[in-house]
Amino acid sequence: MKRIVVLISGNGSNLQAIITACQQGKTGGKVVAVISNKASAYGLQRAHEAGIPTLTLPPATFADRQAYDQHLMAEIDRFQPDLVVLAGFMRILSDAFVQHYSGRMLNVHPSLLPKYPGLDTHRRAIENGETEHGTSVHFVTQELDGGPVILQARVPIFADDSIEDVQARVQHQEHNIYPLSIAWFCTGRLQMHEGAAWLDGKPLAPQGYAAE
Ligand SMILES: Nc1nc2c(c(=O)[nH]1)N[C@@H](CN(C=O)c1ccc(C(=O)N[C@@H](CCC(=O)O)C(=O)O)cc1)CN2
Ligand SMILES: NCC(=O)N[C@@H]1O[C@H](COP(=O)([O-])[O-])[C@@H](O)[C@H]1O
Repeated sequence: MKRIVVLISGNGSNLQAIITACQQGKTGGKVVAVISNKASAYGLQRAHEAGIPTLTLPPATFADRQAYDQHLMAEIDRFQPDLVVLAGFMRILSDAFVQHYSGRMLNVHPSLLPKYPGLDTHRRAIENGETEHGTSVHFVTQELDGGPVILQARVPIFADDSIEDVQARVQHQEHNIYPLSIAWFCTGRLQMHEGAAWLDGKPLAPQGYAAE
């Protein structure tokens, strides 16, 4: 059973989907700890209800980003993870941190990368008149939201959509593709190799595998 540490900052709906999939035996992994940079994250409650150890590390108590990341690494490594999962973790990670977990750290980003890296993706897509949007699971690299894409799922944007409408449609897809990506990793089917995502011994296309 692979050991998974999940980093969050908020609601934790992706964390919940991952916990549920693991509990149902669908991933080959087990969430062994949940760590948040915000004490207010509802995801901490979700972890507690699932009997999973939690830790809160507020950045304000550290001198700078590097000091924070060094401490975060030490806390994560106490749980001896095979995989680190960013699930709405809203901090840019230092190069040292990313290097330490290279090839075994995933993120879910709310856009069809490489379109709309960064923040506020749903608002930007709506304001740009996009009629298609979506979400991407990728390996985390030093390039923000630039790591090899593993899985993408597409959703429509309708003319009268609010940001909340689009977010809900995107997150419904995230709750499918993130646990699937994690299962591929935990069962040895997915690796990062030579800067690309490989599935079953073959490199995936730059946009990853298109989920149905
Ligand atoms: N080195 C990397 N770090 C992170 C990556 C990555 O690919 N490489 N993915 C992000 C997740 N993310 C989007 O998917 C993201 C998270 C946070 C930010 C950001 O600008 N954060 C600000 C603070 C914003 C806030 O507190 O609301 C910051 O850290 O200064 C951009 C993209 C996770 N990290
Ligand atoms: N740039 C990172 C980013 O915006 N990530 C996004 O935060 C949300 C967290 O929701 P959750 O806390 O309910 O899982 C998710 O939709 C994820 O794609």
